[in-house]
Amino acid sequence: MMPGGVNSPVRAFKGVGGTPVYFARAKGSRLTDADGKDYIDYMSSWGAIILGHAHPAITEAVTRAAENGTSFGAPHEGEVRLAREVLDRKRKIERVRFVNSGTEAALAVVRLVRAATGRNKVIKFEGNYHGAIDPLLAKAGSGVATFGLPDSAGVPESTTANTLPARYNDLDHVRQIFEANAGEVAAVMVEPVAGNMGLVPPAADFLPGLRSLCDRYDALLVLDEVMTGFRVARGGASERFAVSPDLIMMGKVIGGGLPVGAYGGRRDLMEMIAPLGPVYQAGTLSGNPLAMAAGYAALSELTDDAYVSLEATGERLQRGLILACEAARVPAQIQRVGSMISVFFTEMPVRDFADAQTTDRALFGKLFHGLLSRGVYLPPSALESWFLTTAHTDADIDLTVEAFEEALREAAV
Ligand SMILES: Cc1ncc(COP(=O)(O)O)c(C=O)c1O
Ligand SMILES: NCC(=O)CCC(=O)O
Repeated sequence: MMPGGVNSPVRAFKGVGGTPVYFARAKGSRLTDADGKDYIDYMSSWGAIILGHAHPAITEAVTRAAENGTSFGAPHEGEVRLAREVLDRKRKIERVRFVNSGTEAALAVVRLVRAATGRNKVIKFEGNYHGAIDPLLAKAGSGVATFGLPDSAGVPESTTANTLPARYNDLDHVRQIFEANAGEVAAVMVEPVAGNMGLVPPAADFLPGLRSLCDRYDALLVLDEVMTGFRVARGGASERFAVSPDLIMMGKVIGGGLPVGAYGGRRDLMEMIAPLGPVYQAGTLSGNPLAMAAGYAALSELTDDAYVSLEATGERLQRGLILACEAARVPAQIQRVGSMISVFFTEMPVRDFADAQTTDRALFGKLFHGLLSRGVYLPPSALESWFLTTAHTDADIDLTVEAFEEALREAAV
């Protein structure tokens, strides 16, 4: 009844073979499938879940909100509460608007940077994914990469003509693109930690370098923090890597597992949005009271201690996986930033999309199924990140590493 049996392509097992598992419920670090089998979850709803599934604070907040009405289509206090929390955590953001997904945030931000600069071109990075919107599907990561689609059908050339794909972690390439398109580039949009081609951390000079290039060429810097926001640090990647963007996109964690996205940034830019300014962006369910309550409850639980604990869990998993690959004599790169991690089967560190595509994805597919049968659920693609939550215990990690050792030994023969 549904194309591929799924409502989002990455859920299908096309990148690893087989057919997708249907789930019945989730609690803490565990998913339970429709047949009652449990899995330790490392997909974590593609990063939206950070406190573990069905966290009591979120369940209670959503239940209470629902009793007061599921949608007003008008302003309410829940929006203000979440906005204040976002502005408090992200000092560079002066104004924020809530939408329903990261995709919607990207749609609005592209329109806004074009309106603000009077220029149409946007530099993006190969293997970065910013949602399923026409101009940004060119050379995109996530499902577009997993399924080997060069871009997407149905996107007019006139639309992608304004998209300039650059190599991730390659400032010289970005500089060349700016030079070749002098006075025409509205913005650089980047995943500050790339999470949609597997996990690729930014090189030390990459994000500060992008800031300087944007300043030099009078373009805006947009950080897509849909994955990293409130995950890699209390204030997200802009805090962790000390970079000041003009605009930020958010999603996933900010909705506590309900459909939320957001964009925000400099006041002068955000005040170009209707009703204050001429840039139109709207949504019937934007700022939905259940979603706002879930997001606020999630952020309230994300104390400094929570980030310390996420880092420690990430380190434990990374160490275990490195040792397991060494023991099995399988060349691998276990790349991690905080609670985002992924495994690439290759000899060399993965710095960009081309590197990510040369890794042994067939081996990943076998490993995926070995782990699935042992009760560990990974994102079903070598080109996706795994996400930890505060609900993952040391015992979960140790069980996972043990299952990984077995699955790898089996897969590598
Ligand atoms: C970095 C990034 N930006 C944007 C998006 C789009 O968000 P959504 O799926 O909520 O539309 C995603 C994930 O889907 C993402 O990982
Ligand atoms: N890395 C992939 C995503 O974050 C998106 C999930 C989806 O498209 O369903």
